[in-house]
Amino acid sequence: MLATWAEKFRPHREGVDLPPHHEQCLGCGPDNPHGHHLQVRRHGDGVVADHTFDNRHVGAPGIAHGGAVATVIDDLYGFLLYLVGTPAVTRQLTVEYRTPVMIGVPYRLQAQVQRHEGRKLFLVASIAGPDGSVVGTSTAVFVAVGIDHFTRERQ
Ligand SMILES: CCCCCCCCCCCCCCCC(=O)SCCNC(=O)CCNC(=O)[C@H](O)C(C)(C)COP(=O)(O)OP(=O)(O)OC[C@H]1O[C@@H](n2cnc3c(N)ncnc32)[C@H](O)[C@@H]1OP(=O)(O)O
Repeated sequence: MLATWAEKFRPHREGVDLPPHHEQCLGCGPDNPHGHHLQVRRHGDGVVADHTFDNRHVGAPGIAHGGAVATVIDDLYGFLLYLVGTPAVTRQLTVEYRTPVMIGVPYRLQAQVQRHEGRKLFLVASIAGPDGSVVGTSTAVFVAVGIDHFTRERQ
């Protein structure tokens, strides 16, 4: 997995689907039956995804669970790392839910790097409905880590 992860940090062409983080990733892994199967492409300096929440991710009837929305946004940020060129992990994630995200409605999610500060990456994202109206926004702080972050033994 280490080798295939390293291969993801290369130039990616505009508009082409980016590779999933790994096959079982909750956000984008194609082999995770509970996952969101997010498909993300590079868009300029940022990333974009068209995504429809389904009944596996329902909260209140007809409305996507807020945690599911946060999961997808967090995972979307993970694709910016391919462009930045370093592994990093979420230290802080905020989501502002302006209006409900509905099940079965196609949304467009966009994310980009606002600024770098040492190991810190300040990220922003938005989610918009079919008419272009923004239903949610997000900010995140990711901290760059070495690959040992993922291999180190922890209790
Ligand atoms: C075999 C496997 C292969 C690899 C396979 C990889 C698979 C990869 C899948 C990826 C998928 C992606 C999907 C989504 C991304 C997740 O889901 S990541 C998972 C969730 N996140 C985590 O588990 C992270 C848990 N937290 C940590 O491990 C540690 O806190 C961190 C993030 C590594 C940082 O710890 P640290 O290195 O001790 O850093 P620390 O000194 O505490 O803070 C670093 C800096 O950030 C600043 N900071 C901290 N908090 C804040 C804040 N809220 N605001 C501003 N600044 C802050 C500090 O002040 C400090 O600043 P400087 O002093 O450096 O200027």
